[in-house]
Amino acid sequence: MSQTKHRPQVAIICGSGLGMLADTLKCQDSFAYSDIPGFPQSTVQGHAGRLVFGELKGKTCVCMQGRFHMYEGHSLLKTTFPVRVFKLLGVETLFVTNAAGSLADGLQPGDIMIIKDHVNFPGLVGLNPLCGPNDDKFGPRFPAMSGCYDKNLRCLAMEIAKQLGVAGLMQEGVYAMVGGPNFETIAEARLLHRLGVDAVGMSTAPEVVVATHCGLRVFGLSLITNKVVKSYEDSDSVNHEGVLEVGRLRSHTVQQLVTELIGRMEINNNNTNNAA
Ligand SMILES: O=P(O)(O)O[C@@H]1C[C@H](O)[C@@H](CO)O1
Ligand SMILES: Nc1nc2[nH]cnc2c(=O)[nH]1
Repeated sequence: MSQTKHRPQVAIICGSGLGMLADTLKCQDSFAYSDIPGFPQSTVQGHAGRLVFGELKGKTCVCMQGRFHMYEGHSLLKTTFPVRVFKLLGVETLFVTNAAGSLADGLQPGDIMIIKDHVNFPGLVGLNPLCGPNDDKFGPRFPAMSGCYDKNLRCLAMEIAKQLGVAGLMQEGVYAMVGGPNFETIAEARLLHRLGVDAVGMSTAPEVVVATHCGLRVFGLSLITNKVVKSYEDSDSVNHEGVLEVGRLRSHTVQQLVTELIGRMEINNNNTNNAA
């Protein structure tokens, strides 16, 4: 921390193809993950591997240009390590973004889903970053996860979307994390759809679990990059290049939304920063 004067209140994790969110920060200090002791390395195309500090609409932010995924071979503890670093830096609110495939018929590629809730499939079978001895300095052994996506921020985001004229692209929904790295089979897609999942991806849930455990307020967005194939008659198939392309196409809208939301949300400034 001796290398930046920024003391962030907000942290942003950029999903696949959404690294440009960091470009909006003013007065940037940027650090390659490879130069930060103990930080994992990004191995996925579209995840640059840089931690960027800066100002956005009067708030101090830190932005992860590139996240860590379980399928890269990182332990869940490593994939979520930055979230605890943010807590220790004094961050109060975490923004998570991701690229996801839609299962809900009303969600089209290019739409933006405000995450209302998640299904953490790896977590349901014990692949949870909170497994192992609990560190009471961060949070309780058995943290509640109901309401982990802040309702006020979700409402404010929708209000902002209306003012920006992009409300037609936006709706709330349930995100499910699967392990990846393969995309879904048709049978898996049908199962997820029946379970009430609106969009599926390969990240986010562990970060949100760790953030909620240590008392961070969370806001999440999924950029819908593709429709998940649910029919044996459908010859479409998804690929990572296509996912990144939709990220590029929608980058401006996502940037506008996040910037306005950060600008208008209230910060309590009562983060006691006493997790450790
Ligand atoms: O980091 P996110 O969740 O945005 O990345 C998604 C899931 C896979 O990593 C990748 C597939 O294209 O995009
Ligand atoms: N699991 C999964 N992750 C994605 N990330 C972007 N699109 C998809 C998808 O269709 N499925």
